[in-house]
Amino acid sequence: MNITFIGGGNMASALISGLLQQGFAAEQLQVVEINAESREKLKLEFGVWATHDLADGIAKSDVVLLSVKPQQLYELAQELAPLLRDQLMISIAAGIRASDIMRWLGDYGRVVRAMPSTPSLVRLGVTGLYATSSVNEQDRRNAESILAAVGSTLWVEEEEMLHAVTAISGSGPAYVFYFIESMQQAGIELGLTPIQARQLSLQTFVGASKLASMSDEDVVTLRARVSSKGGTTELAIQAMEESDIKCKIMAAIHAASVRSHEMSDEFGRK
Ligand SMILES: NC(=O)C1=CN([C@@H]2O[C@H](COP(=O)(O)OP(=O)(O)OC[C@H]3O[C@@H](n4cnc5c(N)ncnc54)[C@H](O)[C@@H]3O)[C@@H](O)[C@H]2O)C=CC1
Ligand SMILES: O=C(O)[C@@H]1CCC=N1
Repeated sequence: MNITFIGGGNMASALISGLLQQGFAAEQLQVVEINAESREKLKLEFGVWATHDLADGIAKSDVVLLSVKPQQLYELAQELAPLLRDQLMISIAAGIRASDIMRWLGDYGRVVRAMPSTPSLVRLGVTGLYATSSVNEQDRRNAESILAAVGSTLWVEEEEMLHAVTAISGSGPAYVFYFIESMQQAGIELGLTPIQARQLSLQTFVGASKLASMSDEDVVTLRARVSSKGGTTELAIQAMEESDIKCKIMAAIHAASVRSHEMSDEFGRK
């Protein structure tokens, strides 16, 4: 399977890196990227072929993965439409409906939407997938196998659910990094070196996630196991509850989902 990425930025790089680690050959991956510096970086870092020419870039591909920013997709689709040879199209753009992409590509049927995440770089991504009814079983399997190479996948039956996927796991790594940042900063304030604070914070996330994913117990129970009566954790959690942090985090995630809806409406008018 030959895959052409159109747009060779952050998310495409994460996917390319994961696919190469999974055993894809560099020769199976091509990139169309308008920025010369980014093209050089992709060639150096991954050994993949990168071009600015759209027609050349998709000439031998079986799958075209649309990895430009949502704001760049409409224009790209106009250019792409006359060049397509009925390849499977996978869009990772946040908030742009499959029906709009299909329309922009001139009533193109083979469109799958995917919402991956940057941990794909280390093959620990998670991707929500959605296919319209015009996508056949083989195309579904191919799309899934590409994203499964860089982490786990799940299908949503309703496209609307991709807003939730975007708000939880697409944007989610940023929330986790923010929490890690806060822990590191507190650790340094408490006298640890930056290296020590980093090691303790990161390993806490890795360990707690692994524990939660391997345990039969829910996270509320696991949290209770850390909290001794009258101890340190109880006090820290109490301080978080008093500042209503959980509600604020949930409100932030709702805001991400609202933004995703808004983007769908904005682009749907094009
Ligand atoms: N960064 C993330 O964590 C995630 C991003 N996404 C989606 O992935 C897409 C890409 O996001 P990023 O990689 O973060 O953006 P980015 O800005 O890093 O990458 C986009 C790349 O596309 C290139 N480009 C723009 N127009 C082009 C064209 N006409 N032809 C060829 N190349 C072109 C740009 O030069 C840039 O290198 C977005 O649609 C975003 O919604 C989805 C899930 C997670
Ligand atoms: O922030 C964004 O719009 C994209 C979608 C999910 C992660 N990054």
